[in-house]
Amino acid sequence: MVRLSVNINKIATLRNSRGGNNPDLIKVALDCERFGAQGITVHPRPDERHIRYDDVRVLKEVLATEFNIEGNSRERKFVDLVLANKPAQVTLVPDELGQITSNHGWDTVVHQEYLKDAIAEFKEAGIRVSIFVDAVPKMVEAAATTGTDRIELYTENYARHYHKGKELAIAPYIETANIANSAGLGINAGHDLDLQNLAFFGANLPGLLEVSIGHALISDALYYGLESTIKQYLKQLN
Ligand SMILES: CC(=O)[C@@H](O)[C@H](O)COP(=O)(O)O
Ligand SMILES: NCC(=O)COP(=O)(O)O
Repeated sequence: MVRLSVNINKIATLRNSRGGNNPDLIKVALDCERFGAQGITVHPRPDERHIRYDDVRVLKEVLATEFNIEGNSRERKFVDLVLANKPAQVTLVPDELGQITSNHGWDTVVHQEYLKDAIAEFKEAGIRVSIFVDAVPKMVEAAATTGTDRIELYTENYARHYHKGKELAIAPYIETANIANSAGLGINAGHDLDLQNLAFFGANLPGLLEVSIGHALISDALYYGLESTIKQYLKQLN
């Protein structure tokens, strides 16, 4: 079974736009769980433009499902936040300051030594580690030497090319998933997955354990409502 982790960044974006507490991020997270989501993902960014560091502390107290915190481990503030709150999983993403959204995976060849150290610190604290990578064989091969438990395949390219030819779009992902599986790495995936492209990805990616989905899912919820939307996403995965 592929698990669905709902990324609630966009709920925080909406809340922050008016300065109050509407929508209530914590209530939405709990409702996502109640509607069947198997995890909650947040990606606090240094400017706290959506998820605030305080949100992470509250979420850690109340969530019953898998808590996944994504972010840039080069920010010491982020590392300290994760170590203090001990989520089930941390996903390391090589964001640049001021990026609109995540737009590339780690260069695991160039940053191999850095990643080994960063990953060891989280693992010593008992936190499962995943690292965000492009579907490029040498990046996944080098990821396997860093000590990470999992990789998260960055799926924007798959999503962008899906409608032009889904077999071609998924091919590099299958190739890299096979490498990850042989190396004993768990596989997560995320970015721009949606109700159109998810089922094919879930059915054809060998060893896929978890997807984290935010932008499209929250957008769909405007039309279908949150409960129906989450159930529709879960249906794509089963
Ligand atoms: C790591 C990743 O794939 C991103 O999708 C991210 O979690 C979304 O971040 P934003 O919500 O800030 O665009
Ligand atoms: N890790 C990917 C994620 O959490 C959500 O990405 P998106 O669905 O907002 O593109």
